[in-house]
Amino acid sequence: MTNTANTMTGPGTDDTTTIAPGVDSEVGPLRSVLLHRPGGELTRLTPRNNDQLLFDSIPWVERAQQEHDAFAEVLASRGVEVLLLADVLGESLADPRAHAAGVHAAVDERRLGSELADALRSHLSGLGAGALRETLMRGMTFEELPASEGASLVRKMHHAHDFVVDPLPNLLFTRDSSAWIADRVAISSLAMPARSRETALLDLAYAYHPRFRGASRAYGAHSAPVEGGDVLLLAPGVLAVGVGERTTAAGAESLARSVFADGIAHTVLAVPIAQNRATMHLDTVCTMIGPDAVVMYPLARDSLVAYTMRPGDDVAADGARELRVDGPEPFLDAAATAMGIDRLRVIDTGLDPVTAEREQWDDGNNTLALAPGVVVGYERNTQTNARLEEAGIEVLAIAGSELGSGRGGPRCMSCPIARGPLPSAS
Ligand SMILES: NC(=[NH2+])NCCC[C@H](N)C(=O)O
Repeated sequence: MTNTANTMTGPGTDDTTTIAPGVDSEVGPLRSVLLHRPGGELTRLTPRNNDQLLFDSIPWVERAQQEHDAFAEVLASRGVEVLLLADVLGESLADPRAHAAGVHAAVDERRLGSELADALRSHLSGLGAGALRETLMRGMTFEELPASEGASLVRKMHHAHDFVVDPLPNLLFTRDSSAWIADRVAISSLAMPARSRETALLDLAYAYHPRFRGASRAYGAHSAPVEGGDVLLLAPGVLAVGVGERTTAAGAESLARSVFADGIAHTVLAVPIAQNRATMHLDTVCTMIGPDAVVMYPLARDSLVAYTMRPGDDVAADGARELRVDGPEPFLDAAATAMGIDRLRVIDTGLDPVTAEREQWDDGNNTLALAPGVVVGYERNTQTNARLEEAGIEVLAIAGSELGSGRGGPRCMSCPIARGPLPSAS
């Protein structure tokens, strides 16, 4: 197996053939994707901090890396350009403005007090781009921060293994921290404290990496919470946004206002989902496998509803169009209407409730489409995968025993940067 660490694979790595970013569906041929190969940040997980850091167990890091390399290789073997976040971040941090922004984001003065904050700031400012990148991802313990002149009560009262900069093990789930909608990138405002600093890293990567410097933004990183795992691009101009544990109603509403104002969508469906760990994002219960087809957790099929947001006819005092909100109505009906199709097909996994629940937990419904009818899924979800195959879907099965310990599947671990257009309907 080729090790894809610190490399960019697939076509388009050479400047003359750079693939222009832009994504307007879930299933158009995948051309370029941002992944994060898990690294030192996973070695920070312990039984004492894993819940807070949003992992359900302690992954075996080397095996997680092998599984991830195999995932990247499946994508590359299908002609997808794989960009690795560590590379993008490292290259961005070479710009002094990005370096300063990275340092700024890592120093939490409110928690550290001014003395220690100053010491940390000056230490980080002296690091080269590569070392700063590692610290930003892996975090730093009190014992790793070199001693400084001034006395700090905070340092004295903390344990040597406590974090002065928190690690970011959930960088693995690149789906959530940013999302492309048409030719704009939305940097997420992440809801959980364990992930909030990811926003700053993605923000600086997109701002300073030569590949993305000109990219327009959608939404605002500091607006109400919206996470990419909740955002499905049902069809060009049509978004479904899960509202639950992560994305709030305010987040869905302001995302809708922003994509309407930018003219990149005409309908946004807000879909309430149960506020619990098993369904933390909409993509844990439903992902698209074809232009008019989804795989869905059977229990969600008849219970999901949607509120439909569209730009209204009236114009508000600030010149923006008023929002029109309709519903709720059954999700499948609202989606079909918005997509302009007769019906949104659900591939019926026909699973008994216990198997369905087990495979939903293990991200059986969290597939990543490489093209219509071709998806990547975890091999462990044997029953879901078998049903998908019976329905004519090609399932590229990958191992995920370790990767899955953070509760995320192939869709969660990928942020599509470019997809080709959907094949025109026959
Ligand atoms: N798009 C997704 N379903 N992402 C899964 C993210 C899992 C991650 N541990 C979290 O809790 O945030």
